[in-house]
Amino acid sequence: MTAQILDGKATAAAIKSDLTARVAALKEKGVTPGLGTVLVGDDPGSHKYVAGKHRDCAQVGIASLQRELPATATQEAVEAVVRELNADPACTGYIVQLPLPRGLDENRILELMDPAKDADGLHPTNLGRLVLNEPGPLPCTPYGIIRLLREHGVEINGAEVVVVGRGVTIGRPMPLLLTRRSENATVTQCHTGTRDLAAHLRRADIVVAAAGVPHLVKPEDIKPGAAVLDVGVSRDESGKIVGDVHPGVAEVAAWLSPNPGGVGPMTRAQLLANVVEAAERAAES
Ligand SMILES: Nc1nc(=O)c2c([nH]1)NC[C@@H]1CN(c3ccc(C(=O)N[C@@H](CCC(=O)O)C(=O)O)cc3)C=[N+]21
Repeated sequence: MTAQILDGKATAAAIKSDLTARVAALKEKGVTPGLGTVLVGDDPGSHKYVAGKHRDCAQVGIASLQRELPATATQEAVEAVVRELNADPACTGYIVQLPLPRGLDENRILELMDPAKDADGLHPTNLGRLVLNEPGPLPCTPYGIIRLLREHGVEINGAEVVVVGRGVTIGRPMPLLLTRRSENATVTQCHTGTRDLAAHLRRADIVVAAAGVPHLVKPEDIKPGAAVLDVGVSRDESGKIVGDVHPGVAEVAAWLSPNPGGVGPMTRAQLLANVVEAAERAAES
């Protein structure tokens, strides 16, 4: 058996085409959505991701505001850029690319953002809204994963889901989304403190592998017919992406997200969706 592909590239393209029409409608009303990015330091991976986000913006008609600071930037300098974007009406949503260089207080910077402009859905107010079941921007990767599963008809309702990882961008918010009444999954969260990861994985209908450990999830741990999402973006010596899922999983799973071409493009599409939705909310009020 070979798993069917959870095609993030194609699904993201469909989402972007819907967003293109909505951006055009906003522009008719005199509103142009604008995505800001704050990039600190010179990590080549981060530069590549941010460039991809601005390419996506150009495709759907969203304006781009790029802010770059050197790795030596002070806390005050980064905070000044955040205040500037909060005040700029041309910026309807923005992200601070994570992780920030050592020595910068990431949480303080996130808290300083205007929650109404939080395109990542990672501001404490918006994470709180998610816990309280109130509307707001949703974390891009977790919600992108849900849309990818829905698009391919993978049943989430009643599914046993194992999330591997407890990072702020994916591992922590993912179970919050999966256990909403609209998704209705049962979730087990595993992490480096889990005693027997394989025992949990073997029971899962859906596995979200977001630990950042190359090939952590092995074929012998997967229940035949499961859906597996590979979120890891480690890199080998040549700079090639190595996921959290061993390639042999394709022989056991019914569904597998390729990496690249799976969760990454969905993350970017969902970022654009958050920017458009924030601009739509602002245009209504
Ligand atoms: N505030 C913040 N928000 C983020 O959303 C955020 C972040 N910080 N820091 C870094 C991670 C990483 N991330 C990716 C997004 C898209 C791809 C992506 O589209 N990848 C392509 C391939 C790209 C390649 O080949 O290098 C793919 O999967 O097909 C990957 C990784 C967003 N992140």
